[in-house]
Amino acid sequence: MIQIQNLTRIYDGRAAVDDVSLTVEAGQIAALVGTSGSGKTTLLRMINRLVEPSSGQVLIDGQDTRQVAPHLLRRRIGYAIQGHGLFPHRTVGQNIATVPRLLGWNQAAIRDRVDELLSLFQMEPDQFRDRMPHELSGGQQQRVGVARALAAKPDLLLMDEPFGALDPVIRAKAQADLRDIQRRLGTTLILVTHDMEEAVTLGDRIAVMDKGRLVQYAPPSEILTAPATPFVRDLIGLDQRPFHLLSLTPAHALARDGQAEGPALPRGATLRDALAECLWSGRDALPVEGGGVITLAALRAQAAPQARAAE
Ligand SMILES: Nc1ncnc2c1ncn2[C@@H]1O[C@H](COP(=O)(O)OP(=O)(O)OP(=O)(O)O)[C@@H](O)[C@H]1O
Repeated sequence: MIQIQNLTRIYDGRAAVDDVSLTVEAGQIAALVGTSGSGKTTLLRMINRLVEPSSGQVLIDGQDTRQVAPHLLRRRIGYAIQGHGLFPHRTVGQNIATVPRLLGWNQAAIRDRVDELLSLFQMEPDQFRDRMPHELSGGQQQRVGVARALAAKPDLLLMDEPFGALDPVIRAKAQADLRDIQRRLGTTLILVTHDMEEAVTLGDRIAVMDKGRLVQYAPPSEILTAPATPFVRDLIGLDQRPFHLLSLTPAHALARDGQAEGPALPRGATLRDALAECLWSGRDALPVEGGGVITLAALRAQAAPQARAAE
């Protein structure tokens, strides 16, 4: 569990992060969103002491981070940034092995871990292990950056726009992989993102920052349906609200008994995917893989909870 308590960072007499307190439960994902310059990166970097707080404290599983030497703290905490930050003169394998090596893992364990992570991110180990970073595509570099952050199986992973430069298809895949890995390993994850869709689909909770202050910290459904301030409402974008709400729920959760024609919606699809498929194929009901049917009427009700409550 991460407890951020009254954390403040002053630069040139101004608070970049201003008295922020929040708790992230173990195994959960917190997404930090906010406009540019609102203090997200500074807040994230205070957790692993890349930036020292001006005041306040961070507790990791009850331990004050000030009691741990910064370099030791950073070996325990995975950190992935936009633009990957790979060492250019080290191979992919050596990059991924950075922290396990510092921690004194034996060679065989390191090699196994490198190959395991490459496979996990759909990069054939024999093909990629010995390449240099410049021999990879941007998307592959980013995946190696995330693999490196995960290498020593950290309990806590900090990510600053890790998928920022990926194209939408690879990005969706990388997000799904990350979610899968995070759930499987029970990693606690704090993620900075500009992308509200990413925050909604990945975050168990979303923290909204405005001018250094935390203005709302709540589950995505609450941020969407009960924004605490006009700033939060604007950040979500009113036009996107129904789509974000739909992307929160897997399609099978709304499936009911019934008959529908045409190809089934794949397992793992969200209600948003279901709506897109209804509109695209002109159907008002879809079979769902694994059983049941989802109707356009049910999707409408789900996308407009206020309207449903008023009925
Ligand atoms: N090293 C520094 N020295 C002086 N000011 C800084 C420093 N780092 C950040 N700031 C200022 O602190 C504020 C918050 O910056 P920060 O990078 O945390 O914002 P952000 O929300 O991550 O922005 P973005 O989304 O654009 O990355 C900004 O006004 C920035 O100019």
